[in-house]
Amino acid sequence: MKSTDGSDEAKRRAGESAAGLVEDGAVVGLGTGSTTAHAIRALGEAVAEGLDVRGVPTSYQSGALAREVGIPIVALADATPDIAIDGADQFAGGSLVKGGGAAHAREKVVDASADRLVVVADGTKRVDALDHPVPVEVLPDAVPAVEARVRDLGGDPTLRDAERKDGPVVTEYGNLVLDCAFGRIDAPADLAATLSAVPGVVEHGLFVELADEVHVGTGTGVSIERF
Ligand SMILES: O=C(CO)[C@H](O)[C@H](O)COP(=O)(O)O
Repeated sequence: MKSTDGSDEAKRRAGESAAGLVEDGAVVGLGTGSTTAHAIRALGEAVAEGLDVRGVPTSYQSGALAREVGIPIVALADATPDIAIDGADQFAGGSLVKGGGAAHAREKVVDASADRLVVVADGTKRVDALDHPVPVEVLPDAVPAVEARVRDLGGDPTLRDAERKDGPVVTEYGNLVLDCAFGRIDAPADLAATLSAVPGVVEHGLFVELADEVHVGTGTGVSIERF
């Protein structure tokens, strides 16, 4: 049953549960978002108590937080993550929609590089079938063509607007984001492959068969789903 507990307390429990998996000497992929931020803070506390870890950030935001809490940073080009901890906008089993923070391109590279991907979420993110709009990062010149292709595929694309500036969200790679509503996604692997093949698409937020487990926080505890 879908939980209605999307509280910060539920997110904190999930984040701390995942942070507790990180072993001494590990390289950790540091996901993006409010739930992963709890894991990063918990890791920072563990570092202060002597844990030896290095973090691979998935975004400017997660890198800045990691520095703030004292986690040494390493580039993905220089280290392979033993484990990555990342959030999700929605999950059905091990399939995820990500990209609410427009960080899904680097998130996917870091998460896919890790030996183990641990997703952290509150129970409001769990569904039987994905139906969240899929964020698609697009080369700016390609936006009209990608919008047309998404409509051909039965989707409804919306250019993501920035909240605190005029104009669209611009990703860390200088691209734009189309949030593409497809309704219920019964075959996420097929849609993921189709979107990846569209010229001008840099990366999309469907993460299929990448997650090893999801730690779901509630107001009182954490449940763990493994895949
Ligand atoms: O994919 C993401 C950023 O691109 C985030 O992990 C996702 O949006 C979940 O964030 P939150 O934990 O704040 O709900």
